[in-house]
Amino acid sequence: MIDWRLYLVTSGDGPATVRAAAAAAAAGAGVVQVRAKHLLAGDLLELVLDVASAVADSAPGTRVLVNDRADVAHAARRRGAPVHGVHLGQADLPVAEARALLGADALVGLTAGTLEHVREAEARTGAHRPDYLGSGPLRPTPTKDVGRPPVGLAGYPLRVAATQLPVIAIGDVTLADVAPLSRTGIAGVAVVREVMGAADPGAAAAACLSAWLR
Ligand SMILES: Cc1ncc(COP(=O)(O)OP(=O)(O)O)c(N)n1
Ligand SMILES: Cc1nc(C(=O)O)sc1CCOP(=O)(O)O
Ligand SMILES: [Mg+2]
Repeated sequence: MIDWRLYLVTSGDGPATVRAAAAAAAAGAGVVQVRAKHLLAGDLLELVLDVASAVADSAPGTRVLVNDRADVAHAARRRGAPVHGVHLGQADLPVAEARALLGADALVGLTAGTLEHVREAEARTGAHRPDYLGSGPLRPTPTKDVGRPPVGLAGYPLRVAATQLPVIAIGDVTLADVAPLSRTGIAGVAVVREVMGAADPGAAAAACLSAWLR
């Protein structure tokens, strides 16, 4: 059973990133996605290996995913690292191809920012069907130029109603947003800055989890 309520998406690389991911996992983040768009595959693999090892040491139940790169997730798994899958964007490798590479036990997420994306994902079956949807942005975020209109708080109940899949809200999610978002039916919130930008990432993660209302 995956605890989706707090889903950390990392930023940066190096020891501070690894420590922040481990601290958030120890505080209860159920998923950690390693996102490092600035790294080429070899360096990304090293980061994924370091994060997966540190997260497994501090919170063995936390799932570790790789952003975009099913090939890197596969390489990490081949080395025996506790890496559980990949988060794919709409233009990344298809979900079924990622499953073919990673195996039937892999966790595969898909970005579904619009209601149309959510409906299209919900219609999928078998290996084409993702395990969860990342849907955003809640608001425009300085972390990334998403290029889609904001979902807004009012947009999440519509997305939740359109799918049986767990919906994860992302994009400028702050501690103050967690309580209202938790009432929309979403399964979890994904954050970068709220945890990675905090002086104490473990405390920031714990605060996000405490703010959940159900
Ligand atoms: C949980 C979650 N949801 C959405 C995204 C965005 O993924 P994508 O559209 O592929 O954009 P990049 O993160 O690759 O810039 C995500 N990473 N995680
Ligand atoms: C990686 C990413 N994807 C988004 C989307 O809406 O698809 S928003 C986002 C960045 C989220 O960072 P922060 O928590 O710092 O706002
Ligand atoms: Mg992507």
